[in-house]
Amino acid sequence: MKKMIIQGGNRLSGEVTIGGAKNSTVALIPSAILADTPVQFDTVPDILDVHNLMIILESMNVHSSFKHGVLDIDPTQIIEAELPSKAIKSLRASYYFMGALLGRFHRATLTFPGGDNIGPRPIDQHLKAFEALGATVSENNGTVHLEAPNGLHGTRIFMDMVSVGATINAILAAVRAEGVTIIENAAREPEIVDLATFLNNMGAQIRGVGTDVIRITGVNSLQSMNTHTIIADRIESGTYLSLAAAMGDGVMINNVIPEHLEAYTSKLIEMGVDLKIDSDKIYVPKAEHLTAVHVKTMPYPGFATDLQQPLTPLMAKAAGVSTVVDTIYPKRVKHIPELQKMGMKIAAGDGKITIEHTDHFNGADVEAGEIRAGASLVITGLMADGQTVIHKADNILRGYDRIVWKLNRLNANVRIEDDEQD
Ligand SMILES: CC(=O)N[C@H]1[C@@H](OP(=O)(O)OP(=O)(O)OC[C@H]2O[C@@H](n3ccc(=O)[nH]c3=O)[C@H](O)[C@@H]2O)O[C@H](CO)[C@@H](O)[C@@H]1O
Ligand SMILES: C=C(OP(=O)(O)O)C(=O)O
Repeated sequence: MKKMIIQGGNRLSGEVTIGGAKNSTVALIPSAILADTPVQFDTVPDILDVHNLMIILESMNVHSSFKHGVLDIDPTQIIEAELPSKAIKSLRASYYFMGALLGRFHRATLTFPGGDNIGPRPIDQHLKAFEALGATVSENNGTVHLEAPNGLHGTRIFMDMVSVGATINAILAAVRAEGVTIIENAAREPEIVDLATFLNNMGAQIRGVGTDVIRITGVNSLQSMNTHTIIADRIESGTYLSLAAAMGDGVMINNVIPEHLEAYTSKLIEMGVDLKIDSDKIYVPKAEHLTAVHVKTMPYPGFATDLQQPLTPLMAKAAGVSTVVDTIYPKRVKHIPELQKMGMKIAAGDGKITIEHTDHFNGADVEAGEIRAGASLVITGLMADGQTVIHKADNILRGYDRIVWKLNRLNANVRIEDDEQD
């Protein structure tokens, strides 16, 4: 494991460019095995999840290479093989190989995925979708075995709750199935639209993505003709917006899709941050006299659960008491004891998190229990006096593209080292 060391107190300024969306990328890479040709992705974030997905691809004889943000994947020599459980467990999105392998081979065997430890994360809706499409599902000792000896057949799938992962897995399994699949109560996240754009450009027939009813007509073959450029990461964008408002003297954030961030930017504006929103960039001036806000996380287009923790340090700067209710992951509270060590007046109770105005933060030895808890520690570490050491920093590197380089270019003082503590 790595640790991140931050010398706090530096004011930030300059420009930062947002990378491709983690949650698109981690679906696009498994989806590549559905293609009958090599595929290429551009603006791929340099994050641990990508490197672990490449290890999983390699185990199936799918060669990939990643250089300067361009990822080439050649699935034409794919073989069925046992997948490396360490890599599978290193991230959440490895479960997309369930849908993709089922689509490609009509069978798949995988251990349960890992990913952020943010409370219970069942996959019953994924399995329900696979069964509806004609697969049998068996579980044994943490391994899931899926098999559709008679192929997959289009059907109507009603999701009991809005799930990004289950919607994507149903698309992956249905895209080469026979006939028409209709997914109702589908998730509407932009990353799902991005995946469907990639698949449709290869000949898939997916309609209605971005609404809660998706209609997929199965096709026999998917062939890539061009490079797919991944959409900007709205969660990375929101993280830099928060840290720029917290510690910036004027920061330009480039490669942003403002429409994907409206629930978030409207909260920043409500707090008193005078954002200058352009078509693909947002300027954050020095922010003063912030007021408290109340946030409730919701599926897209609501306020993203992945942005509640990155907003927390800014809430602590505001006058009054801010609150967060996370309706998606009510147990997403790993940041709280760590932020308390840094002096933040933050507490959880009665199903909500309260954040009181805090004048002063002190550097401390803390632990990134998950990626966005880690983001809140990074921002608070930048605001704090003295040195902050964030252990388990791999959880941050899972999903933040070249974060040390990006922060230091903004005049932060951050480095990564191996952690002897592990
Ligand atoms: C790789 C990726 O894209 N990760 C994102 C994805 O995770 P992920 O796809 O795992 O999250 P879901 O949208 O599936 O989860 C939403 C809610 O549904 C529940 N649920 C989900 C599936 C299921 O079969 N049964 C069930 O009960 C979950 O416990 C959760 O309470 O969406 C989350 C919610 O926006 C984000 O925090 C993650 O960053
Ligand atoms: C929860 C997250 O990721 P994952 O689903 O990949 O664990 C996240 O990105 O905040």
